[in-house]
Amino acid sequence: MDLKDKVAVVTGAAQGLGRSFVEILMKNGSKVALIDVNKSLGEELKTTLNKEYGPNRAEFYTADVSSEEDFKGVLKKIVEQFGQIDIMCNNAGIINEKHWEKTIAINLGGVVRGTYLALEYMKKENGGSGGVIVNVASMAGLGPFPVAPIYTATKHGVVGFSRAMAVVSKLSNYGVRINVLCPWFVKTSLLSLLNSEEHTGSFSQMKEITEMLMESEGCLEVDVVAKAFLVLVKDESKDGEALMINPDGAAIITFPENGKDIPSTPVSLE
Ligand SMILES: NC(=O)c1ccc[n+]([C@@H]2O[C@H](COP(=O)([O-])OP(=O)(O)OC[C@H]3O[C@@H](n4cnc5c(N)ncnc54)[C@H](O)[C@@H]3O)[C@@H](O)[C@H]2O)c1
Ligand SMILES: CCCCC/C=C\C=C\[C@H](O)C/C=C\C/C=C\CCCC(=O)O
Repeated sequence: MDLKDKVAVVTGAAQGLGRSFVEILMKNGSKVALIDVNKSLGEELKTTLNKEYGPNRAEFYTADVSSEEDFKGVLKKIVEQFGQIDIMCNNAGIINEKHWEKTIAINLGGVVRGTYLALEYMKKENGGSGGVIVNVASMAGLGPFPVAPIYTATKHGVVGFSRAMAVVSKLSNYGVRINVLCPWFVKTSLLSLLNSEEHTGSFSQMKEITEMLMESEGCLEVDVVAKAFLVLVKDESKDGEALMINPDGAAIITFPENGKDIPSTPVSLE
């Protein structure tokens, strides 16, 4: 996929991984609509980007992805301003095990909402030009992350939802590829929450396990994860894929198909 003048939308765009996705998209020629709840950081980033890539290449919109009204409203404004959506990245996410309903509303609810709303503009049956949606999960979407069971549940949800929607999109000829990205620990502000009981809630005693994992395996830099993100956006053979990125490199996950070949151990019912 040639990204020149394509219109991309990134949620949670003001910092961390979202910012790195915005930057790699713009370096490759896209115009980008940034969505975030952090208005001051978002506006500042937009100004920096327009200085670097030319006027009106980036625009910032304040919205909370867990609010239908906010999210619907900004996507409408984005399409009015940029004409269409070619690339949607549902990246916004938090870790908060204490206020776990909020974590579900943002991490899973925001991805579901962002996918459904973007498809309305992107799918060919509605006059859209197709394109690609990349949802951001985590390796915690593939296995347990003991300090954060609710976070783990939301990320498993994002993986399952994205895979199912990719099948829907193919069978319905939406012309939209849907992929999911599963990064290992990345050096962003999220990592500092490990020392916050307000965020780890009942599971702060699991902190040492997380520290050991990070020390033994290491943490990724944002720009490495951005390169993996770009593969899912640009490579048109990536359609319904889950891409894992960890310190050993990037790899497409192979899932068992149709309930067959699931690694399993028979159990006697006698
Ligand atoms: N950092 C990691 O180790 C890591 C690893 C795997 C996956 N992830 C995932 O990557 C995504 C980005 O994480 P990050 O590490 O860059 O975090 P971050 O905290 O650095 O950035 C997250 C951004 O999302 C915004 N945001 C939060 N709630 C929002 C909401 N309701 N609506 C709109 N914007 C909102 C924040 O203001 C912030 O700018 C998350 O989904 C996270 O789960 C992170
Ligand atoms: C509450 C404090 C959390 C501190 C860490 C911050 C952010 C990390 C988020 C990542 O999404 C976690 C990424 C990878 C580790 C998760 C699970 C490991 C097990 C995976 C497996 O079994 O394959």
